[in-house]
Amino acid sequence: MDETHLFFICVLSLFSLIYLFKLAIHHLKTWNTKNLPPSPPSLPIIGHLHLINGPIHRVLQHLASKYGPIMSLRFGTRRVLVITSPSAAQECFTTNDIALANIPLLLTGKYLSYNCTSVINAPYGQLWRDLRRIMTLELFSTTRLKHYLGDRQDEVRSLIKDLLKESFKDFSTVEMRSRIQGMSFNIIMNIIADKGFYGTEVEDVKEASEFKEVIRDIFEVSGTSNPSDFIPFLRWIDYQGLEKKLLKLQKKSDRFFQKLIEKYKCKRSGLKGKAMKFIDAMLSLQESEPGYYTDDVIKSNILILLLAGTDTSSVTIEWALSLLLNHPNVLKKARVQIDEFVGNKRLVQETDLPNLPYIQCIINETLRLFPALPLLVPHEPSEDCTIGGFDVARGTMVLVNAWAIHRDPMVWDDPLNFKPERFEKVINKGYHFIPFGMGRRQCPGSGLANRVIWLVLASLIQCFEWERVGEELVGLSEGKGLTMPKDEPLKARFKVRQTMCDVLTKVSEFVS
Ligand code: HEM
Repeated sequence: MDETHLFFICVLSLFSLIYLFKLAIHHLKTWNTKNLPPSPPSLPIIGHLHLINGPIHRVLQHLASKYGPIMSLRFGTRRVLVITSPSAAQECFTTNDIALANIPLLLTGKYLSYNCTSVINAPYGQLWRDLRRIMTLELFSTTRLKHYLGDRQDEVRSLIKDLLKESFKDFSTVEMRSRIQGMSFNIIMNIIADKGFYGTEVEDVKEASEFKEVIRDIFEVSGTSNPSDFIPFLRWIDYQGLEKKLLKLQKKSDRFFQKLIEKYKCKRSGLKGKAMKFIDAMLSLQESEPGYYTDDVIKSNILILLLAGTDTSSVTIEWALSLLLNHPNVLKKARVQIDEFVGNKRLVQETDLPNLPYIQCIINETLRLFPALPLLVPHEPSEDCTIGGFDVARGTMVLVNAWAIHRDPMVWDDPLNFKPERFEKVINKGYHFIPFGMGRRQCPGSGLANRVIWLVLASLIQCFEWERVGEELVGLSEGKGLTMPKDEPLKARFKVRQTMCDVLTKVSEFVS
């Protein structure tokens, strides 16, 4: 590089710095005259990051009790707005729904969602609308949910059959987490690509173990917080080597899902007229618009369905079972309802759902106390807006603490206790109960999730007797992860109910 070049670059950098500095001063001046939400004292550079020294939903609840239900924080260079009241949540998802329909760009999104081309992190615009419409039509509409009913039922029966293999005359102990997770993955992979990678009936063992490895790594990386999302300087030096790790993982996962697509493309020609899976729908669209529905967009959305649709349901099932073990009266009441309506001559099935409302109350109460995504998904205003009379700048990260709203004594009677009966009264819970979010980005998979969780719980309650491993209650502390899991995998004691022996003998013959 010659001297003139160097001089030119120095002058340009100086002017850029002066411009950025002026812009920052102007911004500060403008925003100092605004009505900003209360905020705790902060530290230079890191802002309030040092305060996050435990499960984030708990820390934010504690801070909100001091600074109010609309509170402003700073995580490094990023402004954060924390919402902890139903009325402010309502304002976010009604008056400000369009302004807040964007999702902040985070490093994991960039690498694992092929530059934010998945429905969960695509910017609010045409691609997001198209993906959301395709998913609603192909996965979540009442017709499609009915279409996939057999797949769900088969997976739940496999779970029952698996448990039968380990049940003897007396109680035996079983670890439930891995079984429930495997079943959830199979259900989602079945509707995506007609594949199941867990259990004893896997077709291609090598492919299954590759899948499990990729998924384990992705969940691990997605579940860890990444300081360089908030302090850009750390990104330049690749603090903790996360970016390198993400790049490696992206390549590994890309290889796996590209192979899956290629295999499906070959298989597809022989499937004409047969049951359509999600991947079929995407590949059909690709035929007419190859530049828009690229392989990357397809892979990105397969991955996001696996991330959004598996652990969320399986952690909820695990929490629900744990709560039932701690509340045998609730378990008994649910069983009485099943026995009265379904009896013991057949297995409970999804079509019984409207006649067994108490199990839905158990699910709602579980989601109230242990929402799988306690802070929903972060939103980001695309323009300046106001919430609860406070000014909120464009680009702020908005976190809605659903976990804290669900436990607010001003909103819920006896909020810390597990009482499914509270959902028996048909009252509009509105923005008091938001485990699936609200507004245009609310969870499109809630219908599917409710059906799966319902069928699993109903089947486990109908077929087996359940009790705790010891005298003490099952621990209900939350652990770390992308969703909010129990810290310890659930272990329980179970045995086949005498009255169900005949039906279960047929099930085990049928499924094997
Ligand atoms: C208990 C189970 C589940 C819970 C608690 C849950 C919760 C949520 C929440 C809180 C959001 C964010 C809403 C917002 O931005 O305000 C979300 C988004 C989403 N969920 Fe779920 N979810 C569950 C199951 C599922 C399932 C089974 C699927 C699909 C198979 C799914 C697919 C999605 C997708 C694609 C989005 C992104 C929607 C968008 O940005 O337009 N979820 N979910």
